[in-house]
Amino acid sequence: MNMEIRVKICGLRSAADVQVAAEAGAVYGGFVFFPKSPRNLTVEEAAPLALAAPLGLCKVALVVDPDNDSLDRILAAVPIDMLQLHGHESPQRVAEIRARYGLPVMKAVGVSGPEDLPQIDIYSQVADQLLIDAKPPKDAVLPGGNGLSFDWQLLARRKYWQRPWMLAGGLTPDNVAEACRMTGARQVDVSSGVESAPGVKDADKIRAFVEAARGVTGAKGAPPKLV
Ligand SMILES: O=C(O)c1ccccc1N[C@@H]1O[C@H](COP(=O)(O)O)[C@@H](O)[C@H]1O
Repeated sequence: MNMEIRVKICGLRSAADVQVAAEAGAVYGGFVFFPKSPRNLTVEEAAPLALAAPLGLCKVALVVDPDNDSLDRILAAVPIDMLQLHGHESPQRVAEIRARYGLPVMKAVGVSGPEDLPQIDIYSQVADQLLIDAKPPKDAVLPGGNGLSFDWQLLARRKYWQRPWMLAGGLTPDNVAEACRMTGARQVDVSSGVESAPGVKDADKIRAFVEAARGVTGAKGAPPKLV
């Protein structure tokens, strides 16, 4: 039996990217608001893309340790459905952002070894969803979007968390099915694995990724409820 795997394509930078992701069957589309990223968008660039996005695509704003002013600016102009916090936001800050903006919040947790797993439980108390990503190298410019994966066996023993979660980090059309089988992930997020160069999405890779995720077989039951 095929599993329903929900896909998020992150780092959409053009109307064509948004269209291709939605038509391929992605459920989430991510817009990056982080100037150091090759996928960064200004508020002015993101607004028309989000406004033109097909109904049904959950529009996610990826932010890194944002202050309220920057969130105010993004959310005043861009119709966003979910916030992805990808920095060092504390559990208290996650709860504060969630309460202040009334939007579902997905908190990224970086994993490189078993010592990182308790963070997932901690953030489960305050976030609507978790994004389990590879921990970036110490000298990395980006806290994510580096195309690096982590040892999926770390999740193989513990496939269930209190909140819906997405697997991220170094996923590609070639490895996404194996990653889902090994970890039990029902949602996946990809950025560099569907690009031809940093920040340049590749339509064929997007389609191949969604197709590969669709081919995952094995698990029973419905995927997590959309928040
Ligand atoms: O994509 C970015 O540029 C980015 C910048 C800052 C924080 C996170 C970022 N991307 C997220 O990182 C993971 C993994 O990406 P990849 O597939 O390994 O390239 C994913 O969740 C992106 O949303």
